[in-house]
Amino acid sequence: MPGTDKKYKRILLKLSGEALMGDEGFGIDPKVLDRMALEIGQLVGIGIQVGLVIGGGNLFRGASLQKAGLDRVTGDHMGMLATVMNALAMRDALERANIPSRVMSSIPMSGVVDHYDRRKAMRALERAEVVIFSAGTGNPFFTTDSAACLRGIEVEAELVLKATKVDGVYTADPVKDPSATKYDQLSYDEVLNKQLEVMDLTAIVLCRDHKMPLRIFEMEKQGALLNIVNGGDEGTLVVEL
Ligand SMILES: Nc1ncnc2c1ncn2[C@@H]1O[C@H](COP(=O)(O)OP(=O)(O)O)[C@@H](O)[C@H]1O
Ligand SMILES: O=c1ccn([C@@H]2O[C@H](COP(=O)(O)OP(=O)(O)O)[C@@H](O)[C@H]2O)c(=O)[nH]1
Repeated sequence: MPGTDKKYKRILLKLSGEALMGDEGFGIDPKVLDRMALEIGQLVGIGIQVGLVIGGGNLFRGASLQKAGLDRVTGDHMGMLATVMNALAMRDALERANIPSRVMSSIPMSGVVDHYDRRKAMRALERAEVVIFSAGTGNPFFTTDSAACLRGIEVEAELVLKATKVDGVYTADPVKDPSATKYDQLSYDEVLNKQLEVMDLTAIVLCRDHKMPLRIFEMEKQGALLNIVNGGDEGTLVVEL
């Protein structure tokens, strides 16, 4: 039976906010949410515990708001609140697909979502609930990539997965440089030394210091997630070499 030889028990999946907007220029495309819910449901169905971190780039980014004249910290607060909205939309899609889930926020938001609590999160994961960690790290000047690595390490996930628009880590940004070539595997230090900007450096350093394997893969590719948890070679693996 496909999926029975799964390699991981608990993973942390990071979805970029931009990916949620699908073909729209802003906001959330419910079709994308439904497809992601289905793919996440397949993992839950074969007994894999799934933590989720969702970005906010489809709504607000602190750095962009700063360029438009806002105070950076205010902009980062807006960005973190945007991730809570995305998390609520994802929970809604998971619920519609009958997949048990809960949202936790690094910023207390009583009456809307639970405040992040590591022990509660781990217990929920053990009960096969998808736990969506929202509001990033709760601090300005960080990104949701760092939040994903941080929460992944905290809840003892075995792998952090970054689902993004490109199908792995390249020698240069493949969107800007069509001659860039893809790595199948590379070390944390290679990503740092070569300044490969697929993920922010804080996130890479966190993973390196805690030996957390990281896989970057294409969100649009159907079945990629299931293939990865079954030990398949999608995208690029960043590990200690
Ligand atoms: N060396 C690289 N390999 C792969 N992607 C890269 C690289 N450098 C920059 N990128 C860019 O990083 C993006 C992935 O980051 P992501 O966080 O999903 O996007 P964003 O920062 O726009 O939300 C890709 O869309 C790609 O264009
Ligand atoms: O710990 C965090 C995580 C996120 N953000 C803010 O939230 C925005 C949205 O997150 P991100 O850019 O990581 O989203 P993604 O690119 O994944 O959609 C960021 O630009 C920051 O302004 C923050 O201040 N602290």
